[in-house]
Amino acid sequence: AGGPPWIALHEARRQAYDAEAELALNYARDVLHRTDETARQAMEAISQLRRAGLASCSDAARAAMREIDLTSTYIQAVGHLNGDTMECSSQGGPPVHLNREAFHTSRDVAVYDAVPLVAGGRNPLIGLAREGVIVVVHRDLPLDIWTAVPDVALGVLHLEGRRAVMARGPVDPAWMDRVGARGETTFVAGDRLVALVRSRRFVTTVAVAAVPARYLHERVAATTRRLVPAGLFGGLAAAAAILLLARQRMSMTSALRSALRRGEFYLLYQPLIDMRSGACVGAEALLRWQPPSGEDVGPDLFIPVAEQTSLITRVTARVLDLVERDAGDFLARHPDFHIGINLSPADLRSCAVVERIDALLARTGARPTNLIVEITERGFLHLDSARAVIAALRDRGIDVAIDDFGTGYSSLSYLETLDLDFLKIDRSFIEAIGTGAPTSQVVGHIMAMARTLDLRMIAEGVESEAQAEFLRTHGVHYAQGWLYGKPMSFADVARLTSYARRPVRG
Ligand SMILES: Nc1nc2c(ncn2[C@@H]2O[C@H](COP(=O)(O)O[C@H]3[C@@H](O)[C@H](n4cnc5c(=O)[nH]c(N)nc54)O[C@@H]3COP(=O)(O)O)[C@@H](O)[C@H]2O)c(=O)[nH]1
Repeated sequence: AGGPPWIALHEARRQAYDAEAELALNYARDVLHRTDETARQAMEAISQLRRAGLASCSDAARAAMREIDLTSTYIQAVGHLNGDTMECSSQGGPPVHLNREAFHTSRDVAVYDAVPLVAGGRNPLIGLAREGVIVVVHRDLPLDIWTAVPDVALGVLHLEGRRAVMARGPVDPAWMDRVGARGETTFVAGDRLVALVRSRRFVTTVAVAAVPARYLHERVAATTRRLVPAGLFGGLAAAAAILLLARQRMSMTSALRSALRRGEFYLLYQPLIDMRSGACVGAEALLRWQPPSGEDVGPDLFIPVAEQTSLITRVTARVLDLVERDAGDFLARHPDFHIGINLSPADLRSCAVVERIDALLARTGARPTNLIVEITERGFLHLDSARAVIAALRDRGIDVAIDDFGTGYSSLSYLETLDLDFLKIDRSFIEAIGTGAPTSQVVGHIMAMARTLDLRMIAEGVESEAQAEFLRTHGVHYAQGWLYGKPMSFADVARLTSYARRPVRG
């Protein structure tokens, strides 16, 4: 019930963060675009002058510098550099002495701050110098982008210079440590949502946009107001559904208790057919519940509830009583006829079920070979106790089958460690035979696995002659399904049995 509101809150935060981060990333991408273009124009200007091969500060060189200055969009001036002195430039005027270079890049570009082409306090000019040419750019030009809110901090970080080359607003050079190899990243640092975008062309350049985190918080609040009511509604609906289910389960549990008391259960038996002789050599006992109120309740509904409560062992005990009542005499007279009895995982936790089976055999005079105990893969979750029960049953000569094989936790590694007699191939795989469905191949693998483990095979849910033919030709020993008979009374099964049949064992 708490899930949907929690998901709504989480989703509101995620959506708000994504939206705000995308905004910040777009600012950083704009800055990077302008920074890359500035660097490109600067490098191109330097190459152009070097290629021209003009004498430094000659009239022709000054003219070429002026032309570059006037035709480029991001360059403020171009000059000739000798040591730390700009001897001439496209701006004219006397030689100017530069401050010590701020840092040097691995591309052999010297970066100068505050190139003194202007007088006064705040000097916004940066110099990029290589091979005796210096290009002067305005520090704020790449940062001159439109932002929806005024207090977005923008900057350009240089990974080698470990500094902000350009900045508008508070930009922390330490942020560059988080840029990583991916090229773009966002994170919250203090009161800012920071977006970093690394240049592909000038890989040591990182553009940064830092949006005040309060916009993120405002967006989270707005998205939360939008999503949380739906989440709360979902939570209430889930709570109502859970309550309803719990009530149903409680009423199902108490109804099951009284059904056990009042003897409302009965068994139907589905014939088990020998694939070679076609004879009915056994039957699977399938439980039914007929409440006094009317229609039968299927085991699919009440077995799971019985398994989740402590009632399942009592249900299994009732099944054994019903087998004794329906088939006890018949089994005593037909030692090669087999009744399949389903056990639930809880039955395998102790040997109590083995004692009950012993009592059934003793009272009826049936033999252990009359019984096949069917265990689903879920029964092997508590492997040690299941192994002890299986061993006790097999010591007595009772066969053990793994039921619904392939639908649960089948693992060849644990199957190899269990002593079993039969593998029942689940109906879903039989249905797929010859259909071309992806699962149609699985039955072949299951049969190969059964042969590897030396297990006899029973196919479940055989509905067509084509399926039966396929199974027969692939060496499946036994089958059950509507092709041979739906679950029926034991008296009907007894009538079906033919004494020409071959025994199941041997
Ligand atoms: N622990 C216990 N579990 C039991 C017991 N009795 C039944 N069950 C389990 O309930 C599940 C459903 O069983 P049921 O509704 O009886 O269905 C069985 C058959 O009627 C059905 N079936 C058989 N052949 C066909 C077929 O050709 N087509 C088709 N559509 N359905 C068919 O399959 C069910 C038998 O399943 P399985 O046990 O896997 O052989 C079921 O999981 C039972 O195990 C009980 O006493 N104790």
